[in-house]
Order: sequence, then structure tokens, then C-alpha cells
Amino acid sequence: MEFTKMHGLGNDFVVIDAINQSITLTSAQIRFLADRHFGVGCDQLLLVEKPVSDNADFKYRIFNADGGEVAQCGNGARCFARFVRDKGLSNKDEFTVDTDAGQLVLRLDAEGLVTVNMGIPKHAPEHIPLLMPHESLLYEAEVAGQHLEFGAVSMGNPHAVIRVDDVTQAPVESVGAQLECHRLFPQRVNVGFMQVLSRQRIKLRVYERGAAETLACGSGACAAAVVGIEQDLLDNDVIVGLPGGELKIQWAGRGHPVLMSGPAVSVYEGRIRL
Ligand SMILES: N[C@H](CCC[C@H](N)C(=O)O)C(=O)O
Repeated sequence: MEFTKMHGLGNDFVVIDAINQSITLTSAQIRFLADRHFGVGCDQLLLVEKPVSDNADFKYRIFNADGGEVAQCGNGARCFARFVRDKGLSNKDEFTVDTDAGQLVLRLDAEGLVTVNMGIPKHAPEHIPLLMPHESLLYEAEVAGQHLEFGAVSMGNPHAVIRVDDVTQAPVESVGAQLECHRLFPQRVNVGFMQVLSRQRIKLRVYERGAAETLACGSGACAAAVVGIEQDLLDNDVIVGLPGGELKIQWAGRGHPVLMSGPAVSVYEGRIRL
């Protein structure tokens, strides 16, 4: 099977053309491919498939390193756009992709960046079955012996966002792992730790569902910006500084889609026998 190794700010992917290759991967095979010692190594595996909608160019499927299929990956969407152009699967600058959470519109910019319309954020509890929210859009839970308050929003995948004073001191591993699997989140959850630097800039670390802490999380950057804007901590255009680099997030408020811009890098082509 042929694949391309790619990353978006160090959030790395095995990307597979499942249009020109007949691919059926079991969860065990996905875990093997994602394994950094016995396989290729990646945070997520992305499949490029034929569209299911008449108005879409492709179908975009995402699998976490633990083998579970999920419905959204922002950094992966940018790499998806770079991949289909590099492979000559499309010569467009903008295309629509079907995902299990709806459609995304991906646009390759002149300077090599990719802008993704990540869709309209959906708020708990309809999309994240939580206890009723407080008026401040904050939720609370006891996690690892700590009383936590956090924002919660779905970008097509569930995110909890915890505000911290200093991301370098945040309990990402301990609290992230416990909140990921908390009973409040039957589908589990991605956990972001957000430090607000100004109304236009935050720092963020994300403990990802099914992958642990990653160097960057695109949907997590969108979710953190949405929570910060809703709490009137941030303006509508936010620079999100992640360990792997920066993303530009734009959100005009409820009812509007979130736009995310950032790089997408192709590292090498590979072939592996399954
Ligand atoms: N771990 C996420 C999927 C990958 C999201 C992340 N890599 C991104 O860039 O958005 C989840 O289980 O919903």
C-alpha cells in the first residue's frame, strides 16, 4: 500500500489515496500504521475517497492512532488539500469534501497556506451530551481530585477547553487523560488548555482523544477560539500558538462558520506491506 507522510504544525498523518487503491483497513492495521516503533507512526490516518454528495469533490475519513474513526481533523484537512493537489487528484484551488460531520471547504492560498471553512460550531448539550451548562457557557466536573470549569463545543468533534494561567505548567497529561474519558463524554473528548495572552492571541496545548497530546490540533484551536470569543476574552480574529506553530482562526460569532488558516507539509512518500 502506498502512502504519504504529512504534517500540519507537527500534528502528523499517514495519508492514503483510497480512490486509486483498493483499501480496507482494520482498526488493528490502523494502530500498526500509527505505531511509532513498529509501523510508520502518526497521530491520525487520513483516507481520500470518492465523494458521497453530488456537490463534493472528495470524501475525507479520519482515524485516530487508537484505530477509532472520527469526524473532524483540522490539521488533517489542510494536508488533505495539499495531498490531492500534489497527487493530481484535482487541479482546483478550492474544493468541497464530505466528512461524517458534514462538509468542509478547503482553499489553497497563493503563499502555500491552506484555509479551511470548518463549519459552524455546535454547542453542548445537543452535540456534547453534558449536564446542563451554566449561564456562563462553562461546565464543571471533578477530575483527578480537582474542581474543573471548562467550555465545551463541537467542531464536528467534541472539545473541552480549560483556561490556564500558563500552558507550560498545565496538567495536560493527568487532567487531559482523565477528562478525555470522563462519564460526561460518552464519545470521549479532546481537551484543550488555553492561556489568553491578549484579545488577539492565545497559547494552547491539546490532549487529543485517541492520540494523547499532539504538537498541534486544528479543531482544538477552533474550539478554543470559539470558547474565548464567547466568554468575551478574545476578538474575532485570533492567533493560536501551539507547540508546533501558529494557526489563524476567524469566527464572527454564533451562526457563523469558523475559518482556520495554516501550513500543510508533505514529508515523504512510502510503501508498506500490510
Ligand atoms: N483527536 C481528534 C481527531 C483529530 C483532530 C486534530 N488532529 C485536528 O487537527 O483537529 C478527535 O478524536 O476528535
